[in-house]
Amino acid sequence: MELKATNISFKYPLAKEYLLKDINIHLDNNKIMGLVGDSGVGKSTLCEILSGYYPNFEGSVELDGQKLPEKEFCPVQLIYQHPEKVMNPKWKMKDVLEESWNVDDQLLSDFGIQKSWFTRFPQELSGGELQRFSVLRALNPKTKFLIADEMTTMLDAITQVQILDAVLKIVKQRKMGFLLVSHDMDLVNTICDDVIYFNDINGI
Ligand SMILES: Nc1ncnc2c1ncn2[C@@H]1O[C@H](COP(=O)(O)OP(=O)(O)OP(=O)(O)O)[C@@H](O)[C@H]1O
Repeated sequence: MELKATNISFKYPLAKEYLLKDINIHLDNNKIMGLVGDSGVGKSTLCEILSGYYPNFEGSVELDGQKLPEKEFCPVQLIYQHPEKVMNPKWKMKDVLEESWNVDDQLLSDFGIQKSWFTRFPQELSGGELQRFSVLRALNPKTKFLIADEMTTMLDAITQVQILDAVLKIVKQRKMGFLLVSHDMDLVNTICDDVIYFNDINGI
């Protein structure tokens, strides 16, 4: 499983300057990679590009030599830092989750999700409870590469470990690629085999 970004450059439509310039990264599923960098440098934007969220960027993103599909399910899934931004507030949590896939009871338990939450709307859950749904949504069986953008910031220390362990177990079982974006260097050093420093790859 190879996720390859070549000469990525990107500017937000109303911005005067490029945020990302000539970024090249090559990730595979042999190593768990970390991405670190100061706040606001463009890590989340790069993650969104790598997971097919923005079609309008310069350069290319390929998974195993194939461009990411624009209309079908994207095999590179992003766990967002702010899950509430990407959940329809009018959908109950059962529908939010099942729009992606049907999860069995064991996985719900591994991720600490209570079935009683299924009938609630996103705004009726805490940030940490919501994040568990967002993580499980991204773990659709068709996902080949997972990017976690500050996914544990809404969780307390014990829940962080529980959720990350559950994610890493699945990543290893399914031989998925995994990129962890975090400001927490202890976490990155514990989990990742190698670290990419954002300033080293951005040609700005
Ligand atoms: N939709 C948008 N339109 C315009 N500018 C944006 C948009 N989203 C983000 N930005 C700007 O792009 C820059 C990079 O944001 P981004 O969220 O990618 O950084 P980041 O490195 O992930 O930051 P953090 O570590 O704080 O999450 C910031 O200056 C931000 O204000």
